[in-house]
Amino acid sequence: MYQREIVCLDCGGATQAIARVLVDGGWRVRPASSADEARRLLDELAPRIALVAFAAALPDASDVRTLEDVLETNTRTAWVALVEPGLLESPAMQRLIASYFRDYISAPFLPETILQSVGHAYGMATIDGVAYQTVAAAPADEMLGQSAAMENVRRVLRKCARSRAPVTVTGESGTGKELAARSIHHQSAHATGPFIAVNCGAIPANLIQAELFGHCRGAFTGADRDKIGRIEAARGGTLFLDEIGDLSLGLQVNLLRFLQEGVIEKVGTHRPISVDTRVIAATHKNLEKAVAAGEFREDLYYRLNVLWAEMPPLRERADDIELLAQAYLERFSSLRNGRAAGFSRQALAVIKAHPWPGNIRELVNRVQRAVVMSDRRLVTPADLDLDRRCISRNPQTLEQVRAAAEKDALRRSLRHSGHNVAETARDLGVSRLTIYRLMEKHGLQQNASGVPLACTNRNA
Ligand SMILES: Nc1ncnc2c1ncn2[C@@H]1O[C@H](COP(=O)(O)OP(=O)(O)OP(=O)(O)O)[C@@H](O)[C@H]1O
Repeated sequence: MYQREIVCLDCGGATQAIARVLVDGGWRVRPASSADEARRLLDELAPRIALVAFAAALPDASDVRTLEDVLETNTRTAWVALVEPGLLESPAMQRLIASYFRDYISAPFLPETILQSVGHAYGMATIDGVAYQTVAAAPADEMLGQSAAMENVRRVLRKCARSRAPVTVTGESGTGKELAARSIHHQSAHATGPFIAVNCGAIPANLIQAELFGHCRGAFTGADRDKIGRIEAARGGTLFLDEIGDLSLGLQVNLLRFLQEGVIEKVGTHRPISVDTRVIAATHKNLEKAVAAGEFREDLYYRLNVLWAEMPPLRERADDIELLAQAYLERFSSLRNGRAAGFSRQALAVIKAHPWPGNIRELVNRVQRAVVMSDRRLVTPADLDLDRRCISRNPQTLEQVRAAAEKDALRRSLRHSGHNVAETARDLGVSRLTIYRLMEKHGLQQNASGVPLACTNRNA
């Protein structure tokens, strides 16, 4: 029997009791004990609906930030919150619910209330899904932007499209790497072939080999028939390997063989199959660093990096921000028969001032939310949930402007040098100690993989 699937994130609430109610109501429950686990499940299952059960107190600020990150990057999922009555009075909780949740349930948690609320949110998400897909899968010619940086990207992509060599697309999350890959595919001689996208970081390690290369019947428990892998499915077209830096070393060997010889072997057989598939890889990681750390094979790195394109962050394409916001407002508004006909003057000001750490994906999500939330003709900063963040920065003092410029210069130089502190210090003409001090001052501490954390910090 087909079962509706729901991800249940335990934030200290009554998850187990709720899960029992849902299972009895015919739902397939996928529990997650942390926001990171929820993120993995959401990537893997893309469920229409997810539930967060909160404890009586709001989680720590850092947990809330991680949760917000998950909520913000999964707007196609309808979120329902389960909230203890006391917590509902907290302004932070109210803001969280208003920003991201389609519905909330408060005590007493009656089974019929839970099933009704979750069922309704699921139904609405199904209806929305049809509209959303039309927008999300923007055709290649809808790669918007007239800035010099975007014109340069278009030139590079056109050149890449003329060749069959592998391409690596780099750039921060949400900058349009997949759209760039689609653009190369659509302009190539193989545009009529399939375009198959695989997120290497989202598929569990034990499944990815069979997913990419296919398997034959009996290869492992549960393999009750032969299965074509994604590389073969993209025959005559393009395979887009997103988050290539997450591929295990073992699989890197198999991929290298495919790139060198054009042959694959399905799991459970040693019979080579020739496949003509063009590979475009993408990553937001610094692959050179991964090679130096022994996490990524050098030979594969060079094989993939024959051609490359870098997607600029949105904050470096200031000329495009308003154009993108207007285009998505029009699109979402016409799809939903929304009231919103444009942005208010203040909304445009905060749109231009916001640093867009989540790049175009964040902009798309905020505009989509604004179209839903707005009950006026003109979208306000509050509809975009940018009122507290940016209006408070206006008007800016000279000190604030200096600090913003300093942070921007530091971030650019770090990115340019592959996050090498010594090189950044040389670039900016200061000591390494100063760089460390400035990184701390601006919240640009590096994590284990060397990526400045502020890139993913919504409040940066
Ligand atoms: N130039 C553009 N014009 C219009 N929409 C864009 C443009 N670039 C990106 N988008 C939109 O922004 C969203 C994110 O784009 P995309 O998925 O290609 O980014 P990404 O860099 O691959 O993200 P991630 O690293 O998280 O996988 C999509 O909805 C996409 O349609």
